[in-house]
Amino acid sequence: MTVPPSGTLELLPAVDVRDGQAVRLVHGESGSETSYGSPLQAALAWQRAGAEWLHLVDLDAAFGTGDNRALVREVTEAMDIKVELSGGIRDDATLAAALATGCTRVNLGTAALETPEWVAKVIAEHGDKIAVGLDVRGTTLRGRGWTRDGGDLYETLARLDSEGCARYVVTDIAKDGTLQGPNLELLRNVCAATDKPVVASGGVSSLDDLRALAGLVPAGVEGAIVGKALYAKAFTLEEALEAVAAV
Ligand SMILES: O=C(O)c1ccccc1NCC(=O)[C@H](O)[C@H](O)COP(=O)(O)O
Repeated sequence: MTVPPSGTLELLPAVDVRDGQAVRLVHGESGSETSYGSPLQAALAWQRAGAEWLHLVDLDAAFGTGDNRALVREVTEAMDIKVELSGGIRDDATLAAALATGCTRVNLGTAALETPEWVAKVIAEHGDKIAVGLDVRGTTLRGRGWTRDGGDLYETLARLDSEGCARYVVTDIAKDGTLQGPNLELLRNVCAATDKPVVASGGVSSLDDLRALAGLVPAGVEGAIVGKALYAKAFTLEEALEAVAAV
């Protein structure tokens, strides 16, 4: 049974890794990187600032341009907080390597679109250690580092729900890395279509955006991933944690 949503919006500061560096992309497009230095230093900074979660993405693994597996492992092992790992987890070997880092959960994207039987199997085996990333343009899902269409959002959501998927990470690619605010309508619609918790990702630009997302906790939004806004110093993580605690 799904526990009814309550309490404070969880914040997951993001560390997206490309070629060994913490970066942010615009619309998730390869080549649009702004670099922010050491992923480990960024992760440690969010932890010191009071984060309870880290959202850690291996962009090279997502794009198929290599991987940052050793670095991702080093960062995860250095954390005392919970870690959500994303990027290129598509088969038994990559899932085993991800879980072996000691992360709290993994986020599957492409696999949910291309190898649904495998995803159903690992959901059954690993329960809430598996989240599925629903990365959309409009209502069309995108896989392979968000470069290829992968089916309808709501059909896929219904299938994953029926397989017992524990949680969804929902990204509007049009908003991601743009500081244009999250797509609240999309999040409301997804929450209305599932009783599983939703983690919102992409576009957060201000404390007001976070307050708006906190207002969706009763609808089913459990957490929010925050990337660009923190790196661009739109607000500090301490301010963000304070803002959502007050809603
Ligand atoms: O998560 C992935 O697998 C991924 C694949 C390809 C491109 C981007 C990917 N993730 C990006 C993120 O998870 C961002 O960190 C997150 O959406 C934060 O966005 P923002 O706050 O707009 O910087």
